[in-house]
Amino acid sequence: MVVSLAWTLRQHFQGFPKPSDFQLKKETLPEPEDGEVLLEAVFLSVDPYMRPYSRNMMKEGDVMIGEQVAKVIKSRHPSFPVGCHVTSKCGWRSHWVCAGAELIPVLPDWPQDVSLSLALGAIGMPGLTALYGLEEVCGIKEGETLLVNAAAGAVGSIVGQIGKIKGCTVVGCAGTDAKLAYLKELGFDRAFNYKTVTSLEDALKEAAPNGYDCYFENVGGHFSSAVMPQMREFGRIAVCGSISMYNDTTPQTGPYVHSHMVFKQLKMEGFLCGRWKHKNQESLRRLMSWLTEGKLKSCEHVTSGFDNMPAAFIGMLKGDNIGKAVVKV
Ligand SMILES: NC(=O)C1=CN([C@@H]2O[C@H](COP(=O)(O)OP(=O)(O)OC[C@H]3O[C@@H](n4cnc5c(N)ncnc54)[C@H](OP(=O)(O)O)[C@@H]3O)[C@@H](O)[C@H]2O)C=CC1
Ligand SMILES: CCCCCCCCC/C=C/C=O
Repeated sequence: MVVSLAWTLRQHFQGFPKPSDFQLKKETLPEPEDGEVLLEAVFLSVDPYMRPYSRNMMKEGDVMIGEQVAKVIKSRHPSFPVGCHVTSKCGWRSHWVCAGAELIPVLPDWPQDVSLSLALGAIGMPGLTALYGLEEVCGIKEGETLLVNAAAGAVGSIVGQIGKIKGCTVVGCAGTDAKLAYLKELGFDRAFNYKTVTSLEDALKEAAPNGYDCYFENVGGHFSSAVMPQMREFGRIAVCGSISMYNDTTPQTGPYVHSHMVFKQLKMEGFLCGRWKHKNQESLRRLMSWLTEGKLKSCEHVTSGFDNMPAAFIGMLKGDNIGKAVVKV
């Protein structure tokens, strides 16, 4: 029998999450039955969606939701032998017993020199989100000008690089000068620190005087309001997230976007990456090819120790991470 550690939501977040909102518990797991495996977490993901989803999907006392890369350490499933690696949505747990049907194997032929943690980042959900937002929602085309915010993060850093692969001019915004230096390394054409510019409107204008064809929206709120007047006619906006609003206790209000939407004939569409899951295998292979060809770079902010899951999550929401925030057990 294995005793698993699990981080639970002690109480629903009020405003910005704090360490006392979480509680570490022990669970005794049963032996795997036919068709089941015992998993041991290797890398766990901390993501912004956990903040809004905790309110809708969880009740107090539940184990925190989330995805991990895990190693099979006992198996009664022929497709998942001991030693293989899988991704599992079993939450913030050190171990778990589950049916093989609930697991996704990591891509076959995963290169030895590529960390398996990327299955939670560039070659996982955030990479797919970037790809689908640009291809399926924006319908991005060569020569266009693309804007992305939270640009040095897990999704944004891949968005900008795919924009460059597709022959676009890419503008990124981020919240520290170290992040701006990273965006330059990745090949972004222009980048600015939205926290230190004197006027967001002027900074957006200076970065792309002729405006933006595509806007990959990760932040929402005031930032979004400032971008709308600077969209070009027939511009497309992929609404991926709105992290600046996730911790609000009082809802933010306008300015409202309608006149820009009408007179510039804009298309604005929210999306969840799971909509195109039928394309995931082909898309993950494409992302992996770009990575191994050196066209796509990945950076991770790795926190060590399962004990530090809450700190890693809070740090990611604060903006401590460059690239994908993960925890290594
Ligand atoms: N629709 C979908 O299917 C998916 C949506 N998402 C969304 O994509 C977005 C990015 O996620 P992800 O790449 O994983 O996260 P990141 O790795 O980008 O981490 C979050 C970043 O958000 C920025 N941030 C935090 N608070 C604010 C704020 N108040 N204003 C502006 N920026 C802020 C910080 O960067 P900085 O220093 O630049 O402020 C921080 O580093 C999120 O909105 C998320 O919810 C993610 C995955 C799937
Ligand atoms: C328990 C793991 C659930 C994984 C869900 C991933 C959903 C990503 C959609 C994100 C939306 C906003 O951030």
